[in-house]
Amino acid sequence: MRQQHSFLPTLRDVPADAEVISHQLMLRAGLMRQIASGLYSYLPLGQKVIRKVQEIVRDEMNKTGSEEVLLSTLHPAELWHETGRWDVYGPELMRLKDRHERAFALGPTHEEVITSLVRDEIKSYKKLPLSMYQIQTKFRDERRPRFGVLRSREFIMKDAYSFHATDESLDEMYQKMYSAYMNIFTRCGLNFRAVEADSGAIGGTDTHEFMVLSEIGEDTIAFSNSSSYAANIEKAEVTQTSYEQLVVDGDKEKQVVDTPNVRTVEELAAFLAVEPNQIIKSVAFEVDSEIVVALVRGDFEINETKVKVLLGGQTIELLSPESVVQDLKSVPGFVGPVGPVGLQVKIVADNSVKGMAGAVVGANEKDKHIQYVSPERDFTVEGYYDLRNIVEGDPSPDGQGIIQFAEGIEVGHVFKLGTKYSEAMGAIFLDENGKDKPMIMGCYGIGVTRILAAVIEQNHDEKGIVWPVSLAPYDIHLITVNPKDEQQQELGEKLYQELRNQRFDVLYDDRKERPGVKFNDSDLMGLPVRITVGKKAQEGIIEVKARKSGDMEEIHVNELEAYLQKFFDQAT
Ligand SMILES: O=C(C[C@@H]1CCCCN1)Cn1cnc2cc(Cl)c(F)cc2c1=O
Ligand SMILES: [Mg+2]
Repeated sequence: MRQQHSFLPTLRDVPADAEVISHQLMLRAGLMRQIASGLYSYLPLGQKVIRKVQEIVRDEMNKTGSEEVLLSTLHPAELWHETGRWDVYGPELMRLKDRHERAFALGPTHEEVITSLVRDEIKSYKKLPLSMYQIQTKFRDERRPRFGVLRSREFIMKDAYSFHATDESLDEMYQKMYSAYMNIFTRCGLNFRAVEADSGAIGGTDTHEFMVLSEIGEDTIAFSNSSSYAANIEKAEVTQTSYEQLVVDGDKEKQVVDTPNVRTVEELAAFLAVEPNQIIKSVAFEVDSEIVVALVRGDFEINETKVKVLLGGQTIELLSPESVVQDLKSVPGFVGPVGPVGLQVKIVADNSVKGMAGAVVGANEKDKHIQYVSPERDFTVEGYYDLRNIVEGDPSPDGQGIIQFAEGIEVGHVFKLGTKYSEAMGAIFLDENGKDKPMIMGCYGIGVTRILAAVIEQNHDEKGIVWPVSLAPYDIHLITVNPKDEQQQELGEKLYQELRNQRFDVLYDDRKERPGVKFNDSDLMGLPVRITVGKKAQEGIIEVKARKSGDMEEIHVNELEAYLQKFFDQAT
């Protein structure tokens, strides 16, 4: 492609509201432009990378035997009512009315659509297992879109769904998808880890997320320093059940104390001259529609996901301040397990609370706490469970080594769904004994546009993007330093034609721009190889530069083919 005619608007300056490097570089290198908060258009350079990612995904999906389909983006609300999800999801589900006033959703995911498709066509175990995938735009009305395409309101996802007669068949498909994902992210040149995950609102049992290691990742991964154990912190199991407790005045009678102007555990500890591990934190949640108070020792954090899983809920959120006052008869920030609260709602405690005595808890009154409180003497809990976030230094749940943290960007997620959707929607098959059974499902997602950003986060330098060869929008950047110079112009054109005849994808910078502009743009766009035609054109000498290593050398045009052969052979 001749750059003179390509829609490739590069930016010299860093856009103000782009906080992370991938967002900055995707804008500066002319891969995309924002049209509204969380909404992007992909320009030719960006679209070429998207297509390369899709081709890798298709190749690996097809190898698992999954068939590509393209499902409807507009979903009739009725389907989402069948599974009850129309009411489970809030404003994140983008809804609209058609001209007949009928309700629709813009698809954020396609369990309902694919299950309704399969239930109408498949009746016998003989037609199972079934596996289909699509690569399509998804809509999720994120409250706070951020980090460019990493958290946008419209994104391209590959989503696959499989249908099985038996659990063994699902397990087999799950392994196939898992290894296909390992191949996909490896071929994209990503440094990633598969981690045990929580199945979130989707339900189901086994599930793994594929995390690209990056300090701007929103997910925290807990991994062992001496085994392959790795899990999303939401899921990572804390195996410790008994704790050294710091007990002072353990048998003193509890007493209310004024604690004005303290907001955090640290401030409270300082005010009362106690340690955080002598304080019990009480956090009120709404799990689906049930109120629960979860307790944890002051030096740890409650893990919301573990509370949700314990109560078997689909969604969990912090109890609203209004509800803390109205329903809990307490005061936000001063919730505690002693007194009326304890009698009305279920109180569950993390194992770190067991055996505490003489502790500090919220008094359910503004600016007041209660000192010298002992669980079991002053309040009872429904039970003690693993409800806290794992911390660095904890023993790894597999018993090997200790836990360390890393931040990750989720680019893939595979789930064993079970029969949640097939039961809700009547996707039934006749098994070999002639019995009606709900199909057993799996679902498997990859964030295609998110991969672009993740790759850039891991493959850039101070000058710009450094594309892995497998995803580079072009193979070669051909530059003539001075297109007005007859010799250079001639050699540039000749090389452009020859390279394309050799089936290289070439971006030819034939613009009448100063050399500095051309070289800066070239480094910014990050194509794997740059060929520069300059002053020595009449001797047939050109300069070749490898973007990643920075290695640069002058060679004769007759050596170019061998150079490129060697370079691209090494890269694949
Ligand atoms: O999407 C999944 C599970 C898998 C992921 C891989 C591909 C198939 N689906 C989970 N999830 C996430 N956010 C959502 C947002 C909205 Cl607004 C919604 F209505 C539904 C969902 C939702 O179900
Ligand atoms: Mg996920």
